[in-house]
Amino acid sequence: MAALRPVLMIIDDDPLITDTLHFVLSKHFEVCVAESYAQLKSLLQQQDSMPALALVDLGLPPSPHTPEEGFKVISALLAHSPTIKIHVLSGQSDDANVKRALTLGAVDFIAKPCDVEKLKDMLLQSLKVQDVELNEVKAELEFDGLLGDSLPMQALRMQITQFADSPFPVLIEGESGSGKELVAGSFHHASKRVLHPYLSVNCAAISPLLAESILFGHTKGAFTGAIAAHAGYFEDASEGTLFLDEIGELPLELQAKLLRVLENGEYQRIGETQTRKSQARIVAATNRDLRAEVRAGKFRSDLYHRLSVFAVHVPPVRDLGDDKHLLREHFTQFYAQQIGQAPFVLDEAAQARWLDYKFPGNVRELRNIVIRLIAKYSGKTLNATQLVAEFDLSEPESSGSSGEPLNINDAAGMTAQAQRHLQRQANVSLDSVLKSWERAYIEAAMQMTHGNLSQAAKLLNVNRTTLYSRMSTTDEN
Ligand SMILES: Nc1ncnc2c1ncn2[C@@H]1O[C@H](COP(=O)(O)OP(=O)(O)OP(=O)(O)O)[C@@H](O)[C@H]1O
Repeated sequence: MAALRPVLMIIDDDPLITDTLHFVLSKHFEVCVAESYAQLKSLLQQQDSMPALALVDLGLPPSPHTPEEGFKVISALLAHSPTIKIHVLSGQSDDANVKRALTLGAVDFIAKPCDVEKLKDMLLQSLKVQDVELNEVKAELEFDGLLGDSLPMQALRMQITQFADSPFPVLIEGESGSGKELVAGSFHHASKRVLHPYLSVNCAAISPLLAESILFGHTKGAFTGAIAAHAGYFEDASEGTLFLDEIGELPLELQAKLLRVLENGEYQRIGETQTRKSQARIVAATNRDLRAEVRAGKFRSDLYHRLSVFAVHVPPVRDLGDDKHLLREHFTQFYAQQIGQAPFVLDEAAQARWLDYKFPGNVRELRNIVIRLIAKYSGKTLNATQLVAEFDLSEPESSGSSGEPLNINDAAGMTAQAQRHLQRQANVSLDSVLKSWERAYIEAAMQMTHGNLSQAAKLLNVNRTTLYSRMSTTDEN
């Protein structure tokens, strides 16, 4: 029997491109094509298995001249298949779009037109990395791979230990890519349930039509196509842990059924009158603001209160201080060894920039940067400029997706932003805030002028010599 080929999703509205790619790539991959975000969503609901790879165009209908639809596609693919490797293939390749796509979780950006053979090699390389990661996930499940010694991580570990053996549900909140799934696994491993199953359901990935049967099971003949009786996740989890990822995506009708299980453990298979009892512990996670979803009528408030008896917050990477180095060192050693390439090293200035960077895409972004750096700088020492080329500095003071652009003519807005910064972060240094703004503007001007010092100086309204000397001092810092 022929081995199953990995599924590659191509999301592009240009038939010439999709036909060519289909022709070349279908020797290696099972190729599925969608022309828009809406078509992708319905295609994903029909998929039995998770796609391994995706090639995403940014400009898609109904607004093909802006990248927004493509950005939506990246988030939807990752919500559906967290281990997917997304390569962006787009003509809208200006720096801001590249950075935004990478921050959202894409692993690479290829500008159109591209060399299809090279593209194929990149996809095959991504498959290798994915293979390594899937093995890593297995290892993590065995050894609890939550890294970090910073205070927020110590506090998180303490909460995990404290709540591990409670029978009540846990709600894990945190930004995308911050490690919620890993935390869910840690809850199971720290508990007495560790010898029982740990099952994970991604609520964003299950079709609303099948969700009830997937969670609660069905009897034979309960609906067309139910040719045999089937146990759902609640039953299969028995006395173990059932992890409901992306709980904010659960359809409203099912929220009522979930509430019932949480209240008294009772549920029924579809088509059955007998009531069953669930012994499983529920751990749920979301990167949405569930309180806002409750206010908007999209999430039941009684379910929210049930779920959030114990709520833990996974800290974003920007709050982890020196853990950023720890995570970089861990991923560098791990991937360099697995991929069989020499690790890279950061010089002192680059290390300082690494520590300063906010990683809006959290650990997922940090890990993808490491993988790209190994590919580009294996065995080399990087300086700050080489490193910063990988960063998304479009929102220097951003806190994830909520950062606002800075308007220097709006004094009140700037004061409010400074106030939020001071409230959020201890030990703010005015000097380093000013320095990081200076650095960000210099870097932006240099990038926009493709490294032309005279043009960058003009853009910043300083003379060339002043810019040069400021660059030297910011680099030293
Ligand atoms: N503290 C950590 N130590 C080691 N690896 C981590 C840590 N946090 C996250 N990771 C790794 O980063 C990647 C992203 O983490 P994970 O999938 O758990 O994030 P998430 O919060 O569930 O994301 P999403 O909201 O998009 O589902 C995973 O490969 C995970 O193993």
